[in-house]
Amino acid sequence: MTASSPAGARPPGPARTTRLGQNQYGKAETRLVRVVRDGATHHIRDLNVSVALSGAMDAVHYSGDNSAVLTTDTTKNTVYAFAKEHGVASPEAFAVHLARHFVGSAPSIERARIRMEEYAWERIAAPSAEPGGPGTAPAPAPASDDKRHSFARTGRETRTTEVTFDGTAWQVISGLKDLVVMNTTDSEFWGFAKDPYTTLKETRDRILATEVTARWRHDWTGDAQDAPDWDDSWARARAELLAAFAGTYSLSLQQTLYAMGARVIEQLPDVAEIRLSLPNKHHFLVDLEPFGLKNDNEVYFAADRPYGLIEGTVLREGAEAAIAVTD
Ligand SMILES: O=c1[nH]c(=O)c2[nH]c(=O)[nH]c2[nH]1
Repeated sequence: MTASSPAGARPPGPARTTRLGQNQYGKAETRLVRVVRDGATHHIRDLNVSVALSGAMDAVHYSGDNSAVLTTDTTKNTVYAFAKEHGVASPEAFAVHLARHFVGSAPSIERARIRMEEYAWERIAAPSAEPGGPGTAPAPAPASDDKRHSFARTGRETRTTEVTFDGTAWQVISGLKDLVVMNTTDSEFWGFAKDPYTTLKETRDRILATEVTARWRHDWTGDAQDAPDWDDSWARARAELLAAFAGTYSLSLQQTLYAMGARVIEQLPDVAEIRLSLPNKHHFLVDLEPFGLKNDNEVYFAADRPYGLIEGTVLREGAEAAIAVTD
């Protein structure tokens, strides 16, 4: 993908032993909070934006000629200016806007990849009036319901987005990470392969817990008319992941992974592919016999490591895998 600049960009010298490979650059982790003031009711989007640009960048690497470099500082400034000028309708829509802008913003910029994390906040309920009384400060005026500018950061998962544009093709990947879920039953694990090192006991009833990382790719051409409602689409995908986790009687985490991915593909017509990474957050039964107690699958030790790591991609029939397998 990375184009070459004129051969003159390379320093003169004897036989070369090296050459530049894939490269990209940009400002990582620009923290942006965008407030929309709708009268007294405010709305916020809290984002962590990472821009990665690539193109004709041989000269800067070979000789320090910076003339093709749109600075990382400029990319950060653009994030803030676009947040003001265009707003943040959704992480995906904002990332599409930025990617479209960066490609061709300088002749050297041929590809842009925008990653975002979004942190969830919820409204703090409007406070009721304090009781006043002798010797106390006057009670504040009762807060009206529309005085809504107070938020608490939730302990929920982080929403993620990755948008890549090369001047022609779009790739929009939505996702989430750190979504911790648990089934306290309806999970078994038995019938697995055994060798001389196998000590794991078969179980017909265990806790199944994981911390979901999911990324799903939309089949989208870049036509604004066809763009999904990104927020609605994300909420639906999240709900389907949870429904599949809760609703699958699990014989293995691998089976649960496939059920979760398949359900998203089946329920969201524009999703072509989903990749899941599911650490098996093991819960081991504590041996209570030394205390003369029977453990009827009630008392567990929650281990944090090591953990099984189950990962996989589920594809719509006919779709090609395109989500990068990172690790
Ligand atoms: O659902 C599971 N899948 C495995 O591959 C595995 N391996 C293991 O030790 N426990 C489990 N559980």
